Parts: sequence; structure tokens; C-alpha cells
Amino acid sequence: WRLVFVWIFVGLLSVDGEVSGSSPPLSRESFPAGFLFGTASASYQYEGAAKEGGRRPSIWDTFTHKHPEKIADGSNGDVAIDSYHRYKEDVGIMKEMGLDAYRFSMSWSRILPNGKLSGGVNKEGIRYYNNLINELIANGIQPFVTLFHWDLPQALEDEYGGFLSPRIVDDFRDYAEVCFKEFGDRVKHWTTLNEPWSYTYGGYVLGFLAPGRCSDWQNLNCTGGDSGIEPYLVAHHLLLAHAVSVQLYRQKYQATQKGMIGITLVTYWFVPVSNAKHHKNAASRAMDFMFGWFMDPITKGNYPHTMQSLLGNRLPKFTKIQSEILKGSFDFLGMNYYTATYAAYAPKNNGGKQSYLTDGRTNLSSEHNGVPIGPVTGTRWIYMYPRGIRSLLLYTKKKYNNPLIYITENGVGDTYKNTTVPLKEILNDKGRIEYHRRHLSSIQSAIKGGVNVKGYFAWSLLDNFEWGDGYTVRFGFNFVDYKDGLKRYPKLSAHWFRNFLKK
Ligand SMILES: N=C(CCCS[C@@H]1CC(=O)N(Cc2ccccc2)C1=O)N[C@@H]1O[C@H](CO[C@@H]2OC[C@@H](O)[C@H](O)[C@H]2O)[C@@H](O)[C@H](O)[C@H]1O
Repeated sequence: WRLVFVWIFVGLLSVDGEVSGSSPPLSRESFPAGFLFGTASASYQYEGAAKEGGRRPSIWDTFTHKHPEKIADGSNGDVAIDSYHRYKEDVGIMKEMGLDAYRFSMSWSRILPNGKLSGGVNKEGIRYYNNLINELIANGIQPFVTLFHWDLPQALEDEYGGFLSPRIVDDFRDYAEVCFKEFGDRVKHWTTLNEPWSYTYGGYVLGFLAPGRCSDWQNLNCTGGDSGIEPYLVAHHLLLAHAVSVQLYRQKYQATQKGMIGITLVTYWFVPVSNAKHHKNAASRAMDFMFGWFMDPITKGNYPHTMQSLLGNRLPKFTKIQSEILKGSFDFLGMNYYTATYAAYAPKNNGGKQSYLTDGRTNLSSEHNGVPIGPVTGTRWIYMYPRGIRSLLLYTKKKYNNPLIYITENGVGDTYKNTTVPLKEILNDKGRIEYHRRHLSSIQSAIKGGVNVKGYFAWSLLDNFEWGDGYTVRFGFNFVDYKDGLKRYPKLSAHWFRNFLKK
């Protein structure tokens, strides 16, 4: 009988870790009181008005205009979805959906057009973000602000190579201080950086994100660079810029403004291809090289031991003082989760060509023996693997002393290369509902496991400019008609999320 009971119980456990069957359908009530639900966005992907309101170019303006071949549809964010002019309408959509919070990033080159404080503060930029913040608060929606979501002022890239130079640290801190001063009376959740891993990997390992640098032997049409050296310099300076800004906020603003400050990291969940020790060690190294690369410095004040031993003097070193200001440099951790991938041991690359891609001695793949790690989705690199967010949350709880966590991005895109798909079909996005429902169920399970996660932001409220895929991939709960005045229409998932959020 015991055996029978076990089988019955196991049968009820959905693959996402939540006990299904008897439990009521998932809703806001399935989460602790005060748990925040929202959506996430980013300035270059949403605002448009690239040459309006005093804004000067970012590296993404340069990248898209100089290298349209690196964007799937050759597009750019000049107009994007025009949130700069339509923010009141967009806040109305958030209100209608019942969101508690809205995560957005500020355009550094809209606030400091020349990147530096000495270049002057753009009052029109301050005015725009004040208007957006005030509109959100007037509608009972909490602003969660990201200072840097990859759109570095071109002036700083030109002057000293942006994050390749330690000079970026002081300029980022000055930019952060302008934002704390101007908006900190109403913004109570600050994130310094969005996905420093992606900025580094996409911008300096493979060059598919701005500034498009990588080793020329990779033949990826990069504008110079070294995939075995520059990523580690850029990540080092991103971490220092983060740390000095957190220190500034805590020393000068937090006592009076009473907000919180953190960082948003992204990582895959890595599944070893077998239980063999060398593959399990490879999966652990993969976590170190993607998540630990940033998580260890901000919790322990130094890089993971695996990185230190494998990279030697290619990995920059923190001074004692830098290590001290890095350690504990977050009140909350933002975590972006999209998918998982298989990890297998890979022998040292004896080709002599050094790259971040091979430094970790791991082979990553979305399939094993021809079987994908999870159901394919409408997005090239996203395979549905909801249990990965539960595993990642429990891993973070155990390894990093159960930090306060917000899931700052989770979502899935639909790819439309040919634009003849009928609108009715695009709006009927049942796959997105399934993706979000299963990940929310998995997060609920992690909460039951004691993880201190207090919010969930879906990527994304609206279809938008999706970096290297331009407007060909749609992640929104709401459709944007790029062919008819950027009109917004709720997809089925918007109705689902509104019902999920009903109080
Ligand atoms: N996009 C990322 C991480 C991107 C960098 S790495 C990721 C992993 C990967 O294999 N790929 C595909 C890839 C790999 C190698 C070369 C080219 C493209 C990625 O883009 N993070 C969040 O994801 C959101 C969804 O990202 C989209 O994911 C699907 C991609 O096709 C699309 O280009 C990207 O914008 C973004 O909109 C947010 O701004 C961002 O914070």
C-alpha cells in the first residue's frame, strides 16, 4: 500500500515541483500577502524619441545604425514603441491589468547626454522621468528603476572605451547620484545594472550586442576586441561601478529616502548531461562562470575559485578596499530567468585561442542525445524548463544565505519573420500563458521551500525592440501593431494575467 501511495503522490507532483491536482488554480492568492506582481521594460527598447528631448546617442543608436546587418530586421530603437510620448496610455494598460509595480530603466544619455556630470544634466530628460514616475504613483503602481540597461552614452565609449576603462566607475556613480537626487523621494527600489553578464557576453564575447566587440578569429564581424581578455575587464568595471553606487546610496540617501538598492543578474539553470562527476562539475563551473562571476563578488568580495584557478592573470583582481565595498552590496537581488541548458565536461581548448566561451571547460547545449531540454518555444534560445527557476532559487538560498529576491524578468517570445500571420492568431498566445503559469507555479513551490522571493516581473508588458532580433520577436502581454500607429491590443495572456491579479 505504501508503494501505491507513493506513486499516487508522485503522480500529483507536477514537473514544476508544485503539488497539482487538489490545489486551486493559481492566482495572486497563491502567493504571500504583499508579494508584488509587475512587468519589466527598458529605455532603448520602449522609449523611442531617440533624438528628442535633449537625448544624445547611446551605443545602441550607433550599433543599430552602423551595423543593421546585426539586427534581424535591420531595425533600430529610433521610435521603438514610442513610450516616450505614450507613457500615460501605457500606465493606463498597467492599471487595467492590475499591476502592483513597473520595472523600467532610465536612459543615461537622456539624463546626462554627454555621459558625464560635467557635460550637464538634461532638464527635459529629468522632466520625462518625473512625469512617468508621477503617473505610475498616481495610479497606485510602484516604480522599480534600473539605472543601466545596456544603453551606454556613446560619448563615454568614444572618450575611453566605456566599461573597458576604470574611468567608467566615477562617471556611473555621478549618473547614479543625479538619479537618486532627482527621483529618490519617490523611487524606493533601485537596480544599478541589468544583466551585467549579457552586456559582457553579448557585447564583448560574441559581439551580437552593442558595442559589438569580439576576437576577429571568430569571424563574427566584430569591431575589434578580444573574447579572452575584454569580457573580464568589462565585468570587473561593471561590478566596481555597481559597488561604488550602492555605497553612495547607503552613505548619502538611504537614511532619508528609505529605499532599497540591488542588482539584476541573469543565469540559465545548468543540468549535467549525466550524473558522472566530471559532468556535474562542469554544470557547477558553468554556474560559476555565469552567475557566480557576479554573485560571488557581491556576497564574498571575490570571484569564484574556479574562475581564479582557470583564468590566472586574465582575471582582474580586487583591492582589499574594493572587495570590502563589493561584499554585501545589495539589499535585494533581481533575478532574470528564461531557460535551462545542458552542461557537459569539455577538455582544455588547445587551439590556443582564448575565449570566455571555452574558459569554463564546459560544453553547453539545449539538447542531449537529440532530445531538447524542454519544449521549444517561439524564441530561439528559450526552451520551457520551469523547474529550473525553482532549482535556481533553492540553489541561491542555500549558497548565498537566502537573500531577498525579486524575479525581475521571466517571459517568452513569439517569432514572426513573415508578417502575414493573422492578428487573431498572434493575440491567441496560449503558449505564453502556459509559460508564465508554470514558472509562477514553480516559484510558489520555491517559496514553500523557504526562499525569500517577494515579487515577479514578467518580460514584458508590450512587444518591443528585442535587441538583435529587432521587432521580429514579440514578448508582450500586449501586442503592438508596428504597421498601424503602434496601436496596443491585449493578447489572451493580458486577460489571463489581469484575472490572475484580481484582488
Ligand atoms: N536578452 C537577454 C539576454 C540576452 C543575451 S544572451 C541570450 C542567450 C542566447 O543564447 N541568446 C541568443 C544568441 C546567442 C548568440 C548569438 C546571438 C543570439 C541571447 O540573446 N536578457 C533579457 O531578455 C529579454 C528578452 O531577450 C530577447 O530574447 C530573445 C532574443 O531573440 C532577443 O534578441 C532578446 O532581446 C530582453 O528583452 C531584456 O532586455 C534582457 O534583459
